[in-house]
Amino acid sequence: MILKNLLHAVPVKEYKGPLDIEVTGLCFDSRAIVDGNLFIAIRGSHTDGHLYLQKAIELGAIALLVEDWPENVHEGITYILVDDSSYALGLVAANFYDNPSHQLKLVGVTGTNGKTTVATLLYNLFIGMSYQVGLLSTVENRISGRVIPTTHTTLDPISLNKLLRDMVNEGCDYCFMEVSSHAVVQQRIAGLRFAGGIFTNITHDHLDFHETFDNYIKAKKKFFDDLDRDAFALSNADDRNGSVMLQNTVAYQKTYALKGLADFKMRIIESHFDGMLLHLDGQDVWVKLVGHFNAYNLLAVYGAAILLEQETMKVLTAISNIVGAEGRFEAIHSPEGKIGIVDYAHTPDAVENVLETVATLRQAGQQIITVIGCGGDRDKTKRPTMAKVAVLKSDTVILTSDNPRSEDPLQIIREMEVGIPADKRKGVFSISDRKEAIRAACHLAQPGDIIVVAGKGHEKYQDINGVKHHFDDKEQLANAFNEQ
Ligand SMILES: CC(=O)N[C@H]1[C@@H](OP(=O)(O)OP(=O)(O)OC[C@H]2O[C@@H](n3ccc(=O)[nH]c3=O)[C@H](O)[C@@H]2O)O[C@H](CO)[C@@H](O)[C@@H]1O[C@H](C)C(=O)N[C@@H](C)C(=O)N[C@H](CCC(=O)O)C(=O)O
Ligand SMILES: Nc1ncnc2c1ncn2[C@@H]1O[C@H](COP(=O)(O)OP(=O)(O)OP(=O)(O)O)[C@@H](O)[C@H]1O
Ligand SMILES: N[C@H](CCC[C@H](N)C(=O)O)C(=O)O
Ligand SMILES: [Mg+2]
Repeated sequence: MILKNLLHAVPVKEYKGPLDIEVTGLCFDSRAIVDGNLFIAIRGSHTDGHLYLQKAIELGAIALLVEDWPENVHEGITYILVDDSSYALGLVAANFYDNPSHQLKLVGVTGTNGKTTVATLLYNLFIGMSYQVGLLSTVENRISGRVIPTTHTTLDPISLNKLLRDMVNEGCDYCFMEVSSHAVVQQRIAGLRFAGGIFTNITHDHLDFHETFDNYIKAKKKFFDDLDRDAFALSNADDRNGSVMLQNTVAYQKTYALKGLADFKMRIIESHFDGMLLHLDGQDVWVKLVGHFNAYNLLAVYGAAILLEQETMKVLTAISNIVGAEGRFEAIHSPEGKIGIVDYAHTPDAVENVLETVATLRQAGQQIITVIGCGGDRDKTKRPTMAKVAVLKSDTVILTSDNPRSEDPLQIIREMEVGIPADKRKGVFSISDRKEAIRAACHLAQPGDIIVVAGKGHEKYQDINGVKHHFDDKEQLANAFNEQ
């Protein structure tokens, strides 16, 4: 594509060199440059792309997008100066792929918990209503059934726009995507046009990155602030920050709630281990999901489908058949009747919701045994709280390792232990080997007892010092059950 066309709508401050040159591709990592590329220099959390301009030129970059003029300006190279290269990257990526987000209906889901669940439910719902659909999620990306592995909850702008282009080319009418707060702050979604935005909830997470809860709220809110006038902004009115999300948006505002007043309302009539009976828009609907938090997720899905102008009866019928995302409240039964539940709860709120759900569904005498760890190189302040919630809502807790990444697993467990109330220490064990922790829980359990394995859900690896070792909670539970 011609460089000048790539810069459409980019606030360029100054430039040097020709703009009518053909660019072969975009790249923000000097190590991956190929001949004829435009290199975009990004200031990251570890290093600064501006340090690699020379390297990019050596590998064949013909144009550089920068926030500062370099000391040495090379003849024959075009330099483009902008205030914010991350923002510019979003726009050039969208231009390079011919703005695919304008050619389908893109709906973004943000919030601390429930993004993958809501995006996946919407994907499954619209597939169930016979549309061609795309999905961009933590678990995987999908183009009408075809699975494409992923690395992030929200990918970088080049990967995002490339996937959206593939979706458009393959005839997708809709795409449902997760919008992480990291992605908003790092401008990964700049240049995308959204048909709608959904807010699930906001509770404690990622304070390592955002530093304060207020900044974290602002990051989520910015997604709604940036929506277009003809997009919808659908917010959870029962969340204490649900109205904050809508404060400055020009999009048309809609709300959903189980408790308060809202445009979309729902009531839970019955709850069981295999599903719920819901009262929604005057109809009783049986769904296959469990837990009041999933009633919120389903209500957001229903509201979005109606705002996307789908017929009520068609939506209600399809909703009763849909299933959620992998590793979210997935049950495995042992031959003797022990129940294992694998869930991706990795925030205090999620742990509380899942254990609360299990507590309301269990029969007298059934014990709850929770196996839980916290990720390394992530928000440390949630560690004691997650442990405390687990201990208060379980009969027995085994503290273990999640993805330690570069940290010492034993140190993470020690930081979790700080949150355990003194009178609750009995019944709490620490076994850092996650496989052994799951085996111990299965061994301790009596028939009928419920083992909740929290934190890793769909993940198929354990990240130890940057090496991803195969690890699958469901597989470990099944193996442990079979050993008995
Ligand atoms: C903290 C964070 O979000 N980091 C992301 C960020 O990396 P970074 O800021 O560390 O980048 P950096 O290493 O400092 O490098 C700066 C720039 O120099 C470039 N560079 C670097 C070295 C070199 O030799 N040459 C070169 O050009 C890099 O390509 C980059 O453009 O930009 C990278 C490229 O897009 C991301 O892969 C990386 O995600 C890391 C792996 C990550 O773990 N991110 C997590 C925290 C994340 O984003 N999570 C959210 C979900 C959270 C949730 O809601 O649960 C997500 O959306 O996935
Ligand atoms: N609406 C909700 N409210 C509170 N907790 C929820 C909700 N939906 C799901 N959860 C809990 O949070 C966990 C993660 O759910 P999900 O993967 O949908 O969230 P996410 O927002 O995509 O997370 P991530 O930030 O890792 O992408 C679930 O396994 C469940 O325990
Ligand atoms: N998207 C989340 C996933 C957390 C999952 C948990 N297993 C962990 O490793 O902490 C994050 O990057 O914080
Ligand atoms: Mg997710």
